Amino acid sequence: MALVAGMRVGSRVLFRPWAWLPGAALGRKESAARGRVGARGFGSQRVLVEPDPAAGIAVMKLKSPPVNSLSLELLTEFVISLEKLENDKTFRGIILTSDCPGVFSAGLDLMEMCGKNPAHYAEYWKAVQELWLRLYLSNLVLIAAINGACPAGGCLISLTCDYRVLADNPKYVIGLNETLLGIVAPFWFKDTLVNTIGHRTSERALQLGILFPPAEALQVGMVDKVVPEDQVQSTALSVMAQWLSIPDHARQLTKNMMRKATADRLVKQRDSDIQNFVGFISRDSIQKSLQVYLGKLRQKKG
Ligand SMILES: CCCCCCC/C=C/C(=O)SCCNC(=O)CCNC(=O)[C@H](O)C(C)(C)COP(=O)(O)OP(=O)(O)OC[C@H]1O[C@@H](n2cnc3c(N)ncnc32)[C@H](O)[C@@H]1OP(=O)(O)O
Repeated sequence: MALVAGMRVGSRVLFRPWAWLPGAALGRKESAARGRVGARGFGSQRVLVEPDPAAGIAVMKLKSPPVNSLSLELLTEFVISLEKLENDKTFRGIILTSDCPGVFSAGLDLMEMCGKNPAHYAEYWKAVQELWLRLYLSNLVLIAAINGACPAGGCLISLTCDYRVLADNPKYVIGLNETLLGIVAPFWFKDTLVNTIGHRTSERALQLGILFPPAEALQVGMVDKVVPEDQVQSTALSVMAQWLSIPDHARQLTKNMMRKATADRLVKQRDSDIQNFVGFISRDSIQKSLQVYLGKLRQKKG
């Protein structure tokens, strides 16, 4: 799938993964009107959206079994659903969760980063950047209801949210474990973590690739609340009510003030970040590390 069409938003040029969809040529107003979400659920194969227009919120469930690894398809569908909700004034908040039992998201899809050509790596990385930028700068209140393991790219997604509720299950670890795979989290992954848990804790967590179990995740500030598994959703809803009690314009401007500089660092160097990724991931030594890691994941079963 070619992801090349661009759209300027402020100083950002965003790619439009949906540009190939029917209706993409419509004006923004017309397409927003046609695409109004309403009370019925919508979504795509891999992203379920359960809207509650009366409450002004939607629950977005990642549904890409077995582990919600962030394939190009999942990234694309995620951005499209997000865009749809952002464009519909009915919605002020999203609860982001998983439809895959025991896993929030296994992070970036290793199959997208193994044995492919440089053009594919570039397209993939651009889609990863795009999702991060859209989530990180979203005007909506985003609450992560983390109902499963949350490593690497899965953790990154949760860190873009305004609040994280984690189910209390020792298997539901969370963290940026890239070093364990022999790869390096890029600067904007690192910045997102530093902005959440501080420099020293991030330095240790990133170098050691720590996957924190719930109590420790709470202690270092990686998540904001740990609750019994059957209370994750209800807790996310009550946290959402609190966040929505704040006037949108004041909250949005404050969020932007806190996050814009971090996002701008990537916006200013998107192309070089892509080139850096392509060069790194194409190295034989990195491909070998990823293959070894994939082999271990598969062996774990047998
Ligand atoms: C300059 C730039 C440098 C590059 C920066 C790159 C940044 C990278 C960020 C990332 O996100 S890399 C991905 C890191 N992810 C992980 O380390 C998680 C790996 N997965 C797991 O630990 C476990 O799968 C789980 C999430 C804890 C779930 O465990 P569970 O026992 O429920 O399932 P499994 O049997 O392990 O897995 C089922 C099935 O899924 C495959 N799989 C798992 N994770 C991934 C993945 N990230 N990508 C692709 N495929 C994945 C796993 O191999 C199994 O496959 P089969 O054996 O059934 O074929």
